[in-house]
Amino acid sequence: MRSGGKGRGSETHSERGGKGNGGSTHAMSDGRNKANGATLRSKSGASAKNRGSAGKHGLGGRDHSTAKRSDRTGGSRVAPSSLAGVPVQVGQRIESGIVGLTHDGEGVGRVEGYTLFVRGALPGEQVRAEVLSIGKSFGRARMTELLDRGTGGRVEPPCPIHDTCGGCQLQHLDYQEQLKWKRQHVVDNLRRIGKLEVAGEGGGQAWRRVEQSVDGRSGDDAASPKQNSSGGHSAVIVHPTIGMDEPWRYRNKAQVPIGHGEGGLIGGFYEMGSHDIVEMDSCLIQQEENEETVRAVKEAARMLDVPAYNRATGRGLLRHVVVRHARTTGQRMVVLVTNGYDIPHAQELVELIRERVPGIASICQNIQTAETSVVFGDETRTLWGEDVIYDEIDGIQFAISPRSFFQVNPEQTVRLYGKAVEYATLTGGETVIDAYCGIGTISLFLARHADRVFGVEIVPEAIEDARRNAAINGMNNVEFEVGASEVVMPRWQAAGITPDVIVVDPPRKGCDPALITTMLELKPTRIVYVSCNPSTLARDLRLLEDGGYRTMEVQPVDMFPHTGHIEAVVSLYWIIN
Ligand SMILES: C[S@@+](CC[C@H](N)C(=O)[O-])C[C@H]1O[C@@H](n2cnc3c(N)ncnc32)[C@H](O)[C@@H]1O
Repeated sequence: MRSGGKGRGSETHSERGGKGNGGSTHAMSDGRNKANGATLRSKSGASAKNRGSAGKHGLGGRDHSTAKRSDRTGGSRVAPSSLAGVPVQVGQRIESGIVGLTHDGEGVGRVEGYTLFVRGALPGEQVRAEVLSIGKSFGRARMTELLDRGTGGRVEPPCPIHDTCGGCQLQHLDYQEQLKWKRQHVVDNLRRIGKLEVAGEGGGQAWRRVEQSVDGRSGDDAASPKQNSSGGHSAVIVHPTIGMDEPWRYRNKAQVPIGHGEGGLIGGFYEMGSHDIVEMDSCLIQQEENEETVRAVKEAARMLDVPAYNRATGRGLLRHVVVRHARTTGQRMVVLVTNGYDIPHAQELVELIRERVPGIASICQNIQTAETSVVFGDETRTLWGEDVIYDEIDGIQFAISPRSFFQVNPEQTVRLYGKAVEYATLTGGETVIDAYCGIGTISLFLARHADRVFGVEIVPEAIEDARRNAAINGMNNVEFEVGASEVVMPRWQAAGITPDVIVVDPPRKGCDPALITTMLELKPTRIVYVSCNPSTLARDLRLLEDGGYRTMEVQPVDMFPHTGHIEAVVSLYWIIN
């Protein structure tokens, strides 16, 4: 069953895939290139269907995909089928070795020096592919046959809908290889965009990058990096990616698009390259509790004939079902995103959900009437229960509102935040700023080891949660302010706040240039940069390096196994040259 969508435009959600906010996600498989060569296309590959390139999870939902389909497969633009100076034509079958992998999971092939991004192909493989689109500097193709698997890495994707969904761009790559690729992707960006020298894996010690700390100390003080005995800048250390032992069923949040199918209301995921909704009840990267909740909500909505939203007409009511599960408390939240205020049989709907969803603690409604692919509107109301659910990370309790950012992989979040605290090297007396603080998660981790922490975040509800979180954890050395970091931090600067450490955890677009300027003026001894986008990270590191900081260590953490998303924590020190 599927629900037709209007157009095939881009989808923008308000969070990052994990760390929502922006970003693009494209599928790499055309659904036929089965691992281990099992069901690869015949040599002609003639019957293969071009599905476009962007698929989206519902249950497994990346929270921040911005598909650029028209760039990928022609989309609404009329794409040329041949171009002067380009050695391939649209529709042509080519053979190519695959020399790399993009963050969208496309293999990078070369034909007579021309770059082709090949869906379904992996590095080291020799493939036959059909050219889908061409541009002056690169084109796109779809693997039709695996000619030589090379050194391997290809595995059978365990998910039965991997081919149509496209939400997991890397499921056909062995997990250990995914971790290596993620580290390499960070390294490549640091070199190419950040113009940074990167040490080989495991090579060197981070403090060798630093010539002298800001206060001139060079002893054994952990908070003060040591003198570089060689007197010059040495390479940045990029550690191996911290992965999961069991990289499945990790997501604590599902965001499911709702539409019409032949039999009525359906909900699942957007088919790869479209806004057609495909009914789906199971996703291997989603916590089972969320699957159960979504199933129950869909059943209840069907029983009461709640009208599903129709993207093509802009009519209908239920647009998305967003659910969260707090593993440490067992609490669950349901958010019904609706195209209007009135829900028919609202009371019965609430009762049915309460009956069918164990641990339900909060049922909310978010109103989104705009013709947009942004999931949430500005207004949220609580239909039943609390307006938040509670979860715990490393002994700290957090209240989470429907629209607040909260990391989706709880097991890895402890590792990510632990690394951020480690890189902050706090001794108890420091003043710390946590920019882009969300509901104060990192702020509270830092506050356990610092004198004072100031957090700033643009979403007002998140700051309400952050204040509540400080209170319920009895932490009174933290202050939060609503606003754009780039606006609030200069105000703090003017008020005489002089941070020893600044932590930034921006959305995918990276730090605002004004914020970088303020950081360079404030000159904290250390900066910790938490990033969900290696390219904007590398751009910002270059600016910080040019302003007098040295990038010491980079720790990639796999927050989103089987997807192309990469998270990294970076430590920087101020130096005097
Ligand atoms: C990647 S999340 C990090 C949140 C938090 N550090 C955490 O780990 O839960 C980025 C946060 O930045 C917020 N944000 C986006 N633009 C902002 C800005 N200009 N100033 C302050 N916060 C912003 C988003 O609302 C989001 O909560």
